[in-house]
Amino acid sequence: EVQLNYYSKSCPNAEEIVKQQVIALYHKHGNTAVSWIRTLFHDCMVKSCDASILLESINGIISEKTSKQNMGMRNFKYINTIKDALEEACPMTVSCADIVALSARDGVVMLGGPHMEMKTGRKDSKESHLAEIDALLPNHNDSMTFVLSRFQSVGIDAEGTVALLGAHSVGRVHCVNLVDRLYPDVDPTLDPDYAEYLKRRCPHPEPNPRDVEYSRTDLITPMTLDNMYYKNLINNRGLLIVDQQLLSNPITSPYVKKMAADNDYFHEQFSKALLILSENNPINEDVGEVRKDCRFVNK
Ligand code: HEM
Ligand SMILES: [Ca+2]
Ligand SMILES: [Ca+2]
Repeated sequence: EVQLNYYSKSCPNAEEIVKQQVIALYHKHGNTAVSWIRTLFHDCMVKSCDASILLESINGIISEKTSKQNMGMRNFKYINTIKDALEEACPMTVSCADIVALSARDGVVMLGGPHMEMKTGRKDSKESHLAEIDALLPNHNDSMTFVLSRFQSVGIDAEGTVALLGAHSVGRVHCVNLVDRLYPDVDPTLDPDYAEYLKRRCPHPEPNPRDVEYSRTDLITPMTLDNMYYKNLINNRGLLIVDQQLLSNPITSPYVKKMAADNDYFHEQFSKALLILSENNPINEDVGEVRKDCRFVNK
């Protein structure tokens, strides 16, 4: 069962070890902290917080990482760094799914976001859910109706959805996800100066997905998880279509305005929603396991 301090007896230092690793990795590569937050979303939204996203393609498994939806995800190798530290202290005890959850929790703090009390005890899947990703994970150009229904299905309401999208206050977006708003014509809802800037960042209408052309999601505070995201939306400087729709949709726009005005309120709602997401449908030892290597099912 998922509970607070699940490892208090089996591995009392587990949470501290994850935290120290997240801090050390952040000082080495600041964007690791950004990655942990997206990894939690892409793991938990796809069926369960079960570390399914970490599995590599081997022995009949086709990795979720091969999905178009998971394009641009990075720093997976440092999950292994965290896992190695845990295996040294407590072999075969701490699940990869809990590493995904706790690293996101601690990554948020490194980026100036709120601290959360997070439950642990998730188990790791023995399969990839690649085939289900398209139906479960919203796309950059999906309608707000679809986005809200996806979050609703994991127990997150409109207010929580608006808060969680605030994760786009950090990180980057590759040009493939932007060019629809720039070519052949600039999306009229996009601030013209910002559009000019984005066209310089993304000069090719059909970028090769392998190109490293991208733009920061938040030009002003790109490495801080703050409410600048909502201020940008109000200035028509939302990057993705889903981002900008938060302002045009009548259900979500009041929350955008409230979050733009109040960073503490944003942080409060972000914590609440991230915790709900992090507890989506955990699996137990009947179907799951504690992987020894986060990339592979145990033999
Ligand atoms: C409707 C929902 C969402 C959609 C369609 C969406 C889509 C995207 C896309 C297309 C990117 C850019 C990927 C790239 O080009 O490299 C991105 C980046 C990111 N997303 Fe989301 N996202 C959504 C919700 C969320 C949520 C709920 C979180 C976390 C709570 C999140 C966290 C992130 C982070 C941290 C990045 C930056 C990653 C990096 O720089 O490595 N997103 N998202
Ligand atoms: Ca999953
Ligand atoms: Ca920011």
